[in-house]
Amino acid sequence: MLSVSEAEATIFNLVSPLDNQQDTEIVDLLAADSRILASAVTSQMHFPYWDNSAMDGYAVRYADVQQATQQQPAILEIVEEIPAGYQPQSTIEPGQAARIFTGAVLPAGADTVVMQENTQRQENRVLILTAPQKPQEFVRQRAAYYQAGTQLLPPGIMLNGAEIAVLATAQCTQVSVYRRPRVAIFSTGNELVPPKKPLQPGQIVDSNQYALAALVRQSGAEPLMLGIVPDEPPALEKAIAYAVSNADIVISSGGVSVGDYDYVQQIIESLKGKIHIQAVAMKPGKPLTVATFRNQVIYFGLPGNPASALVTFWRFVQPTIKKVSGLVDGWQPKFIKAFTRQELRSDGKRETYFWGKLHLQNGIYEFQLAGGSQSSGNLINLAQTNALAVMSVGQTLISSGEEVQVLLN
Ligand SMILES: Nc1nc2c(c(=O)[nH]1)N[C@H]1C(S)=C(S)[C@@H](COP(=O)(O)OP(=O)(O)OC[C@H]3O[C@@H](n4cnc5c(N)ncnc54)[C@H](O)[C@@H]3O)O[C@H]1N2
Ligand code: MOO
Ligand SMILES: [Mg+2]
Repeated sequence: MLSVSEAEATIFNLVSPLDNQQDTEIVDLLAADSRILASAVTSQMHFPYWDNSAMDGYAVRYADVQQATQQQPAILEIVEEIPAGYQPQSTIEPGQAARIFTGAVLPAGADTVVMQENTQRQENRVLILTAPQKPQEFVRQRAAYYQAGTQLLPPGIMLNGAEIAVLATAQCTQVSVYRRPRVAIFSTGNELVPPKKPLQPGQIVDSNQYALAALVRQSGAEPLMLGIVPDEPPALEKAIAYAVSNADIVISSGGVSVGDYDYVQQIIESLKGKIHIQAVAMKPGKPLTVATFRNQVIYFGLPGNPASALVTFWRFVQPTIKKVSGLVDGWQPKFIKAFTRQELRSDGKRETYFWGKLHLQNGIYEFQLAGGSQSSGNLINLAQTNALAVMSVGQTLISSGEEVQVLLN
């Protein structure tokens, strides 16, 4: 049985990002939100596009105003008014100034802006009452923030509000992003029925497929829901064969333990899949099965118990999807330290994951254990959790108020 860290290393080594040439699509800027940029973006424009004013005030020549004081103001003749969006017509000569507003183009000849609070207007003249601190004050210089032709955005980043603003500024109205990874999902079990169907004795609702589809979508991928597959080898073989030919990642739940109806590993082998992981020393999630097909499609056989399926998804599948999606940084699982509000107990045999809610209390993270049973068969108290506290192998107790590692879901 692998340790969790060995399993993690094995899985993350097996997966590589989608191809940055073939696995891409062009989307409109407004549809690019949360997508992963496939190729670097450069612009032929500087930013700012041209020298412009950072203040409402007067565009001046620094040499004219550097000695100005309240008692001995510099007196300048106003030769032009320059609102934002207007191309200045005149050149500022010694002794002259232009009225200017925030964002307006700096006229030729001027090198400094004096904010209007430091001036006094007298008809066609302006009195500069305070000298600027330095030349160029309140001028946003052309190309100060970005030089045309250099890299504006690197590939492999997620496009959020700020990146979309940058793309808009560079007039990139269409962008090349990675296509969403396709994730096939199916549930195995003769006892399972879809949520709409009335239950016969012994049946249960297939909740895993719904949970996994939502989590897959939240991870930025496209779920391909293949339904419920009975615990029968021919049906399972058909489902797995279809899934591996139609997806980048396959997730099944159930059928990976040692019971007489647990056929998943056997069928993977009969389809020439390579099994890399058969069990992991974690609780819940011990029978997690990981395989690859034709060395590129990765198969996760998640345990059927609802908590086991979700915990193994958060721990291993979610980072895998993000890595496959092309993200260069930030696909890895995120752990933080928190103080547990309740004591946590385990038998110390497997790395144990407790579900609960992370609270930010006066700047300190606190972990609130979900009330009720922390059994892998219980899915009810998984609702409204957002984190998993982790207890290492060999550790049996973390007292309340002590520090614990917490995985963010
Ligand atoms: N003798 C042993 N028995 C079990 C072991 C073991 O080591 N020795 N491991 C236990 C652990 S740990 C887990 S976890 C489960 C994993 O079982 P499977 O992955 O084979 O899953 P199933 O047997 O098919 O189902 C387990 C459980 O989960 C319910 N289930 C299944 N699919 C769904 C679904 N889509 N939605 C909701 N609930 C589902 C199913 O009805 C069972 O109750 O094995 C232990 N046994
Ligand atoms: O590992 Mo199982 O997931 O403990 O119930
Ligand atoms: Mg079983």
